[in-house]
Amino acid sequence: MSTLPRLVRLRCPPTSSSLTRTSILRRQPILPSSSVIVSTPIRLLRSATTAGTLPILSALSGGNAGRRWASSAAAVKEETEESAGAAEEWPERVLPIMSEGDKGRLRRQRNVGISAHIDSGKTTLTERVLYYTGRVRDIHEVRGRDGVGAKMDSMELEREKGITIQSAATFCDWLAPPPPSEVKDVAGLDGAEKDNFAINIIDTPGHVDFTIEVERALRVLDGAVLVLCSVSGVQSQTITVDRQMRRYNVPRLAFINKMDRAGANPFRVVNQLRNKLKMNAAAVQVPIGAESDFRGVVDIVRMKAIYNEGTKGNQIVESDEIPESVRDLVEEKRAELIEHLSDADKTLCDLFLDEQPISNLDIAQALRRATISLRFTPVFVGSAIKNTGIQPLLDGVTSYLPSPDEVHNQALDAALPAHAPPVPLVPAQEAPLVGLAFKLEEGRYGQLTYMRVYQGELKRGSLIFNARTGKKVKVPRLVRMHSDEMEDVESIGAGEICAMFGVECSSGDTFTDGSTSFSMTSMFVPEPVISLSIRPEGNESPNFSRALNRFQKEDPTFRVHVDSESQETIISGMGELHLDIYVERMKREYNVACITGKPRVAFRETITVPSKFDYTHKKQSGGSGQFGKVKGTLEPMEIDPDTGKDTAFENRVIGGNIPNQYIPAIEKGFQEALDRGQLTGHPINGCKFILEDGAAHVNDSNELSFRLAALGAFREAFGKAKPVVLEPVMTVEVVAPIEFQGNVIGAINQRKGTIIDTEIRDDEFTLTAEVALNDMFGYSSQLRGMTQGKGEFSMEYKTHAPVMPNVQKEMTEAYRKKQLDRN
Ligand SMILES: Nc1nc2c(ncn2[C@@H]2O[C@H](COP(=O)(O)OP(=O)(O)OP(=O)(O)O)[C@@H](O)[C@H]2O)c(=O)[nH]1
Repeated sequence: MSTLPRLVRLRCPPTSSSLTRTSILRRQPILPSSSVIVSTPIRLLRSATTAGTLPILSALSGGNAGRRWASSAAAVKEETEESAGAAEEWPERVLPIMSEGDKGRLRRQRNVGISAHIDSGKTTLTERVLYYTGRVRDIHEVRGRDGVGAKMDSMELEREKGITIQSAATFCDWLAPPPPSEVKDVAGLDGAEKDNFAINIIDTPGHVDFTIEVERALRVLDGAVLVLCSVSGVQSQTITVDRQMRRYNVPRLAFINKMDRAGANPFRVVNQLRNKLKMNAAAVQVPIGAESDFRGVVDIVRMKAIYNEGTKGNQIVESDEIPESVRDLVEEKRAELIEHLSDADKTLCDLFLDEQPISNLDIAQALRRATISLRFTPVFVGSAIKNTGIQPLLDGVTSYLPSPDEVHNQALDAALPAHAPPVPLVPAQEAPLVGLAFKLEEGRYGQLTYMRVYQGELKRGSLIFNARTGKKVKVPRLVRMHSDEMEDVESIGAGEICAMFGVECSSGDTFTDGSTSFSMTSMFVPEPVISLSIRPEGNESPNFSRALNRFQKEDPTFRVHVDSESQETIISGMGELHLDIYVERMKREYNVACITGKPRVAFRETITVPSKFDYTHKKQSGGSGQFGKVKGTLEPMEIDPDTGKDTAFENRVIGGNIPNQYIPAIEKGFQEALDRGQLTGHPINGCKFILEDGAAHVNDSNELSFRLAALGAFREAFGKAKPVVLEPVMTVEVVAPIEFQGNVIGAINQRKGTIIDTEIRDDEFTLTAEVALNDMFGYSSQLRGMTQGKGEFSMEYKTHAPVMPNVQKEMTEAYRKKQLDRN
């Protein structure tokens, strides 16, 4: 046992209840039992007749699991009551109970994602993980000289370009010590026998153009590894990935890769995690040597030096002998770790306050609790390319990241009103099936649907129901994925990830066994920022529309529409690279070479103030006429952080002035009106149509009348609501050698960018700026030219912001002229 010097920091973690108050539809971590404060009876799910009865949840689940559910349920109840106003009565629901078998199976299961900024080394790291876990026989590098390419970059285009385009799922087994929460005594942390863990891994792309891949992976994973470069540290895309991880409450470890690079400084990166990402993070390892002298790591929890030896570092050698050169640093960083960890964990904090000795096991257990409850991020270091520090990271995944039953997932019950509390999902094999299709891929054998099973068991040959369409489908083939290879399986248990063949559905669909009407919430889909016209080079081929349909189904950020004025097919997406890849895939996979127009920025229009409408659509020309009257308000709307949606229709009509059967037609009219703004003809965002009143005529009212009334009302209100034209603004990050700093700043100023931050390191600098996407065309060749090819940049969508008034005036006039010419 190792004890620690006393520390004088008395900040205690906040109470659990304040930390669990996240959006009700988000996944919530289950607080470890030591952090849970549950003293009052919980009546989340009760019937009108049994209102006031005693808690059913803890009684049913029993023991520790019961308390965990209870804690989450308490949070849900609190949230729900807050958002729904007065407490309402809901039908009593008996939650499934996890068997001992379920618990045993899940305790050794991890579902993790690997995400990071571009080129941080995610794929290189995953390749090592696959090698050390025996999934691949040899290591192949991204853009390696052997020309094979990394296993997880299986697409021909990925191997050619050396970038990850699609996330790839794989699974592997890892022999690791039991999680510290299961270790009873101090000796057990080192002495306990190793166990086999099943790990599902999803390697996600770093490039912001493929951000939806990260989004959907994080939606279904229980934990993540955030990879950073030891030199570049927190970069623009790291911030995005961090935001995505927070959105889905994903506990994470940070891995500072590339410790072999000149200028490697992991502790600067830890500080950036704290300052830039506001993370409570601390290193759990100290590197032995750095740059070309990087030799291994010291685990500062167990106080062991760890070296990689043998072929490609496949042998781990542990020693109690901490090298002299890092002994002081190890002591300092261990004290720092405890200091930060006790901010996040009450048990450890109490040990502090009571001046009790703190053992290695105390730290390890606190690390697990604090990581799972999202209060702390342990930081690991290593070099994937030099095969150093990967196995200890895998031990970290099994030790500190949650198993599927330690994360609280929930569904909505479509049989209840929309504001009913969500239903906790229990990863019990015997429970009714609930699974989420989170990714689709068209393969050689038809549509491949990736599915996360949240509860119940998915069996080959079974019938499952699509909660969105209500359709029943048979599961003809079930596989576990290993990048582009697969392994047939008969069934998949709760908490696991698999893929199905031959199941028609869309990305984000929920599947059940038909006995429940549960549906899982969908994920956040960002707005496209760029579009271009596209047409086949030769004659129109059926493959052209076939390809576009398939890509749209696979990728919700890829959109296709036909411009009603020019009749051109327009594709929109997250960036030039995103669209280029689809154009290239049309050629390679569908044999359709295409001609594309100049990329255009996806402008939008919006309103800035609320405005009232009172509009009557009336037509009388013999026979039955048309009559529809709508009254209400059009008001600006903020983006919903959960869904990414910023337009909505709300029906507040009471008293039947507009018969119910016409309401969908009015909503349709509103949706139609959003397609084309009056200023420049671009789609409209950020507004809510509130229908308050209206009138109908016994003979002359019909759906068409009300649809046209809604269109007219919208037009009337939009003009009065001070509309503006919006353009996408990007966060641009440039990294270049220091001697080019002046030129880089000059070029950003010339493009009317706003510089947000500049960071100077030994001989390079990073500049962060916000620039309108419309002003970024041609930047990559300009940067190449002015930095002798040594500068790199990345950009990601930040927001849509109003264009300058003079630009709006020019755009509006040009649009008007075009309209006049056409007429
Ligand atoms: N020096 C050094 N280079 C590394 C290390 N890990 C990866 N690289 C290199 O960094 C480049 C990017 O590696 P990838 O593994 O493709 O990075 P990625 O994060 O998967 O890339 P994207 O998915 O395209 O964003 C490659 O040239 C790797 O060889 C490392 O530990 N040290």
